[in-house]
Amino acid sequence: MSGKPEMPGTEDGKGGAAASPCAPSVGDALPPAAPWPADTGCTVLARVDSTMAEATRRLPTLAGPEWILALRQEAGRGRQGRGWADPPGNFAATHVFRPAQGLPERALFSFVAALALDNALRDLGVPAARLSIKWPNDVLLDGGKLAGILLEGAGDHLSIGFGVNLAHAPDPADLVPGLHPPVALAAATGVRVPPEDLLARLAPAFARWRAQLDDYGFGPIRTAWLARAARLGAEIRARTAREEWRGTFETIDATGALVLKTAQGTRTIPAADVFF
Ligand SMILES: O=C(O)CCCC[C@@H]1SC[C@@H]2NC(=O)N[C@@H]21
Repeated sequence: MSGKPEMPGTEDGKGGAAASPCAPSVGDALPPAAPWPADTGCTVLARVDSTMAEATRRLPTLAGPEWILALRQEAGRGRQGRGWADPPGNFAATHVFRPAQGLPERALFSFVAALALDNALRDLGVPAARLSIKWPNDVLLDGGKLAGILLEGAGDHLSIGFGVNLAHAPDPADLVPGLHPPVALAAATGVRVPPEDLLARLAPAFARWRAQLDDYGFGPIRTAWLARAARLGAEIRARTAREEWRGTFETIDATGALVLKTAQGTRTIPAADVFF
């Protein structure tokens, strides 16, 4: 299949069908989106608890890779068991697929996903210089958190959830204190992007970076990610459940782990929350 997918399973909660969100927008002032990835399905839900939960429910009947976009998400999940607040107009989608990579390499999809989202936002007219990526996969706009990405494994499948503050930043009262401050695309840039338009750019971008990983390994992705990294060479803090380190963000290693030069020596940190 090339170009547009077959009519995806668009659901409005009442069994009605709507126009495909998987096709590029028509009449857009921007260059057209790249073709929708071959053999990849797409479902748009009017509302859902969490697109991650929905991906898990659909696993037994999945015919191939699938994108699930929700126009309203009422119980969004964030990293480390946190919730994810999702005001109307924001982007909430999960891509579920069966990676060729084994379990240890699946964390590399964090970087694939962040690069794809960065590309998709740039395609939609967000200036590259205002975007950056906070290790491992938060997409920042002017240094504020624009988007979060969540990876969950289920058997031989991987679900990657993307939450993007397209229209609104969440109410600070809904956030865990001390987290990176959120920002909304519309307020910060005046760029208004319907969730369906972001999906039309994100899905092909993800497919391109995924093919890079499959064909060439992590090397090119690591290089591209480092070119977009926030605070590379600067001081950051990395916090796990038990420890916090402060040091210079030197690089990421061949497994994607954060390499931090601290006063006590170089630390290689596979998973943590990063603060500036
Ligand atoms: O904590 C983070 O930074 C990750 C947030 C991921 C949120 C997205 S929204 C779409 C998908 N569905 C969920 O329930 N969570 C992810």
